[in-house]
Amino acid sequence: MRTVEEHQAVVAALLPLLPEESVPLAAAHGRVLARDVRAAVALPSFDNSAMDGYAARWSEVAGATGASPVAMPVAEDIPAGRTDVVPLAPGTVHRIMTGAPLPPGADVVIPVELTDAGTETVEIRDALPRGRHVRSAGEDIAQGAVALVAGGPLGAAQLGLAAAVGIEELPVRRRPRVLVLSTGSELVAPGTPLLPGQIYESNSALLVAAVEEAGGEARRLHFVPDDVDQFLATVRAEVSSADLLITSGGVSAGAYEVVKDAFRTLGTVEFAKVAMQPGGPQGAGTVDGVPVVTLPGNPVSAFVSFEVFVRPALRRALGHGAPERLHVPARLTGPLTSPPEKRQFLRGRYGGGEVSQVGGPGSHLVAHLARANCLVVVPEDVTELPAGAEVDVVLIEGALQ
Ligand SMILES: Nc1nc2c(c(=O)[nH]1)N[C@H]1C(S)=C(S)[C@@H](COP(=O)(O)OP(=O)(O)OC[C@H]3O[C@@H](n4cnc5c(N)ncnc54)[C@H](O)[C@@H]3O)O[C@H]1N2
Ligand code: MOO
Repeated sequence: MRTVEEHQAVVAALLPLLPEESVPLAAAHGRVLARDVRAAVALPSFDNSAMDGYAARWSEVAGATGASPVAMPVAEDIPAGRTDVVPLAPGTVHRIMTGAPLPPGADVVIPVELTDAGTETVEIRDALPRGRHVRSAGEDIAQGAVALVAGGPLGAAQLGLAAAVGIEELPVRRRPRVLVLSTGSELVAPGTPLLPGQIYESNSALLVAAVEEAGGEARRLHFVPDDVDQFLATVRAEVSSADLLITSGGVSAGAYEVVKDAFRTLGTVEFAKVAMQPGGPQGAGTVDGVPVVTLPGNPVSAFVSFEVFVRPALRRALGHGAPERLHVPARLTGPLTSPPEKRQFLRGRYGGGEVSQVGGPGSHLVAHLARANCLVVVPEDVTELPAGAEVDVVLIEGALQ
C-alpha cells in the first residue's frame, strides 16, 4: 500500500513545468505569474493631491482658524490631467483637484470644505499639518521595484496594479490541456431518461470544473462503457492532444475494470492502493509520453483524489507559489471515527474555528459533498476523536463564503 505522499510524488513527477507565454492583461485573469514583473513607473508617478482643494505653502497658511481666516490669491487652477503645472509663487495658492499634480513649492492641500471655495481669492479657515493630503511620488512603489512576484495568482488587484504601472501583457504559463474520460456501462448523460440500474454520469462535470478551478483547460470526452476496445480506441485517438488524461472508474477489484484492463496493454500506467479513504484505488503513468491519472469512480472518491493528487500537481506545473490548498486547525463539533492505517478525508463545514462533519464517510455521498466547504483530515494513526478535538481542515472552493 502506498502512502498519500508517495502517490502525490508519483503524480507530481508526471507533470513538468508548463512553457511560458505572454498574454494581454484581460487574458491573464486567474492565471499565475511566470516571472517577476517590475514597475516601469513609480506609483504615484508624481506628487499629487489627495483632495479637491487648494495647494499651498504650509508656512503661509499654518495660522488659519475660523475666527482668523487667511485670505490668499488663487493663481492657477489645476484639474487632474493638467500637464503644464507651474511652480507655486510665494503668497499664492493653486486651486487643485484630486489626483492633479502638486505644483513645486506646495507642501499642503487644504480641502475645499475648509475654505470659502473662492476662485479669485480664497479664505482658508483651518490649518492642517504640513504635508497633509499630499500623495508623494513613489510612496506606493518605486520605479523599477518588483511589482508582482512570480508564482502569484493574478486577481483583480494584481491586474489593476499591472495596468497602473503601464504593463499591457503578463508572462504566465500555458494552461494545461486536460482530457476527462469517464467509464461505466451504467452511465447515462443527464437529460436522458434512466432505465433501472442506470445512473447519470456526473464525474466528468465534476472533474472538468475541478480542472478549470485548478487553472487547466478541460475537455470532456464522451464517456465509454466498460469495454476495453472502446476505451483503448478513445484513448489512442485523443491522448496526443493533451498534457494530461484523467479517467474515472474501472480501477477497483471487480470483474469489469475497464481502465485497469486496458492499461495492461497500453502505456506505463501502474495501479496501486493508497492508504486513504476515500480514494484508495489509484493509478498513474503515461501513454505515448502523455501523463495519465486514473481516479476511482465513486464521485466523492474522484473529487477527493483530484484534490489530493491532481490539483497540486497541476498548480505546480503552472508555477504556482502555493500549490496546496489553505488548511487551518479547527475544533470538531461532534465525535468522529476513522479507519485504521488510512488517512481519511471527511467532508465538513468549517466556520468560526469549528468544523462539523457533513454526512458519513461513504464515497457515493455526492449531495453531502456539495454542501461541504472543507475536508477534515484524520491521520492514519487516529481511529476516533471526541467533540472538541482539534483537526486539520482543508478549505475547498467557497470555504470562506
Ligand atoms: N472488492 C472490492 N470492491 C471495491 C474496492 C475494493 O478494494 N475491493 N474498492 C472500492 C472503492 S474504495 C472504490 S473507490 C471503488 C472504485 O471503483 P472503480 O474505480 O472501479 O469505479 P466503478 O466501479 O466504475 O464505480 C464506482 C461507483 O461510482 C459510480 N460511478 C462511476 N463512474 C461514475 C460517473 N462517471 N458518474 C457518476 N457515478 C459514477 C459507479 O456507478 C459506482 O457506484 O470500488 C470499490 N469496490
Ligand atoms: O477509496 Mo473508495 O474511494 O473509499 O470509495
